[in-house]
Amino acid sequence: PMTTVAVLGGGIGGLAASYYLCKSPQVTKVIVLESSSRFGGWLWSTRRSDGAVFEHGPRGIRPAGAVGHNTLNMVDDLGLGGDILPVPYSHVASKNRYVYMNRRLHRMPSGLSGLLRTVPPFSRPLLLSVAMEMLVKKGVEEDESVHSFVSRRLGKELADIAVDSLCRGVFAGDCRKLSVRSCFPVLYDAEQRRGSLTLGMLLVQLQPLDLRSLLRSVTESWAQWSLSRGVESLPESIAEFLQRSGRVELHREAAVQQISPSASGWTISLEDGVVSADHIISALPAKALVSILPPSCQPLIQLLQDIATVTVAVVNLEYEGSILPVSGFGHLLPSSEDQALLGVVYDSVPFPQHDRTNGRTTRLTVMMGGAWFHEVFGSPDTVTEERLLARATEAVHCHLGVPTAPSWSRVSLQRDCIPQYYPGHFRRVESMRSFIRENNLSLSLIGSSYDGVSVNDVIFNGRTAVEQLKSVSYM
Ligand SMILES: Cc1cc2nc3c(=O)[nH]c(=O)nc-3n(C[C@H](O)[C@H](O)[C@H](O)COP(=O)(O)OP(=O)(O)OC[C@H]3O[C@@H](n4cnc5c(N)ncnc54)[C@H](O)[C@@H]3O)c2cc1C
Ligand SMILES: C=Cc1c2[nH]c(c1C)Cc1[nH]c(c(CCC(=O)O)c1C)Cc1[nH]c(c(C)c1CCC(=O)O)Cc1[nH]c(c(C)c1C=C)C2
Repeated sequence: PMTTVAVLGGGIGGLAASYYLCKSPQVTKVIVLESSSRFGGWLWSTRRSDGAVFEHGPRGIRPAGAVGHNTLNMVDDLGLGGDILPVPYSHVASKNRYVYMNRRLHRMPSGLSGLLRTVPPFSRPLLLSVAMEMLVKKGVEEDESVHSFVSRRLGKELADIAVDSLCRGVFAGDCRKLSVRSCFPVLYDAEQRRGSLTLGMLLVQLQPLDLRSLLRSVTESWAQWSLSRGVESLPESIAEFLQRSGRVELHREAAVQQISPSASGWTISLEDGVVSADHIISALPAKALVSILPPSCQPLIQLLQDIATVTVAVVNLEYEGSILPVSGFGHLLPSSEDQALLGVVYDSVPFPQHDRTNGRTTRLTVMMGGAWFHEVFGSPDTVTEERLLARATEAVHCHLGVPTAPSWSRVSLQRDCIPQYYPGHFRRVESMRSFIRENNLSLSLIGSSYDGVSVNDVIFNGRTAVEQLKSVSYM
C-alpha cells in the first residue's frame, strides 16, 4: 500500500527522521513542513566571505557512544566524512575546561593528580568525595533534581559548583529544577544498577563499531567534532539528499496551523491549503505542537504544556590577535557567581580552521540568560541587542582581561531554544505515548522536547521513531 508520512518541523530532528524514512522501501512519500525560510532549526552557522565561520547554535558534536556513532554513520553516508574537523582527547580544548569563580578562572581538575590534590575552588580532594560516594545508600525517589541527587551522593560543594555550572553549560538550566533521571540518565542508571556512580563509571563498556569516520574517531580518540563549513552543513546535506531521493517533498514557509484525525490518517492545515497523510512525525517543539493539536487531544495538550523552555542570548565575538590568557574549551560560571552569564566558549581553540584566513584572530561565544533570562534581562521582546553585546564584552574584559573592543560581533536571541526536563519528565513523556497508543493516533513525537537535547540524541530518536513505525503499523 501507498504510505505518506508528513514530518512536521525541518530542524535536525525532522530532517533526520525524513532521511531514515527515505531509506525505508515501504514509504512512498514524505512531506516535510517547515515554517521558517530555512532548514536546520538551531543548527545555524554564519559563513563570512573571508573564511570565518560563526555558530549561533550547537558548535561541537560528540562522537562517543551509540548515539555519537549513529550521527557519524549518517555523516559518512551523506559524503561529509572529509569535512569533519575532529578535536582529539589529547587536545587542550578537550583537557582544559574552566570555571570562573571568586573573580578568577579555575581549571577543572582532571586525571589522577586532579583527584588526589585539593584543587581550588574545591575545599577538599575530589577523591574523598568519590570514595565516600561508594558508601552512600541508593536513593528511594523515582526522580529528583540534579542538585539534590549530587548533594546526596557527592556532597553539596560539588553540586553547588561543578554540577551547577555543568547544567548551565548543557541545558542553560538550573540544576535545582532539572531532573537527574531525564538530564543525566547515565548517573541515574549507575545508581539504580550499580548502587554507585563511582562503580558504575568504572564499568562502562565500549560499543561495537563500523565505518571509516567511526573507526577514525575511536583510534584517534575524538572528543568532539565540527564540519569545515560549520555544523549547518549537516542539515544542508540532508536536505540535498532528500531532494535527490525523489520521494520527499520539502516545503519551507509552510507553517502547520492545525492537524485533525481523518478516516485514513490526518488532515494537515496550512495557511494556503491542506495536506493528507497516513502518519505524522512531529519534530516540533512541544509548545508548537500544543497550538496545532485538535481539542480531542486535550490530555496530550496538558502534558505537552508542562515542558518548559529557556531563552539564551548567544553573542559571537571576534577579536584581533591572540587575546586569550588561557587555552581550553571555555569557561562556565556557577549561578552563585553571576546569574546572567552562563559561560564563554573559546571557539578558536578547538576549531582554528573557522578563524578568518588572513591574520590572527580569536573567536569567542558568550552565552547568557537561560533559566535566569527573565530575572536578569526581563522580557526577550524588550531587551536590546546593545545591552546584550555590552554585557558580553564586559564579561570578556572582566574574566579574560581583554580591554580591547571586538572587531566583529553578532547577537542572536535564541527564544525558547532549550527544553527543560523537570523531575517527573519521564512519566509525562510515558503518559503522552500511552495516550497516543490508546487512541490509535498515527503520531510519533520526536525532537529535543522529549528524550534528550543533544544533536546526537535528536537524530537517534528520529531513527528510533521510524524503526518503530515500520515494526508496529501498516508499513
Ligand atoms: C545555543 C545552543 C547551543 C547548543 N549547543 C549544542 C552542542 O554544543 N551540542 C549539541 O549536541 N547540542 C547543542 N544544542 C542543542 C541542539 O542544537 C538542539 O537541541 C537541536 O538542534 C534541536 O533540534 P530539533 O529538530 O528538535 O528542534 P528545532 O531545531 O527547534 O526544530 C524545530 C523546527 O520546527 C519548526 N516549526 C516550529 N513550529 C512550526 C509549525 N507550526 N509548522 C512547521 N514548522 C514549525 C521550526 O522553525 C524549526 O525549524 C544547542 C542548542 C542551542 C540553542
Ligand atoms: C554556556 C552555555 C552553553 C554552552 N553550550 C551549551 C550551553 C547552553 C549547549 C550545549 N553544550 C553541550 C550540549 C550537549 C551535547 C551532548 O550532550 O552531546 C549542549 C545542549 C555540550 C557540552 N558543553 C559542555 C559540556 C560539559 C558538555 C557535555 C558534553 C561534553 O562533555 O562535551 C561545557 C560547556 N558548554 C559551554 C561552555 C562555555 C562549557 C564549558 C567550558 C557553552
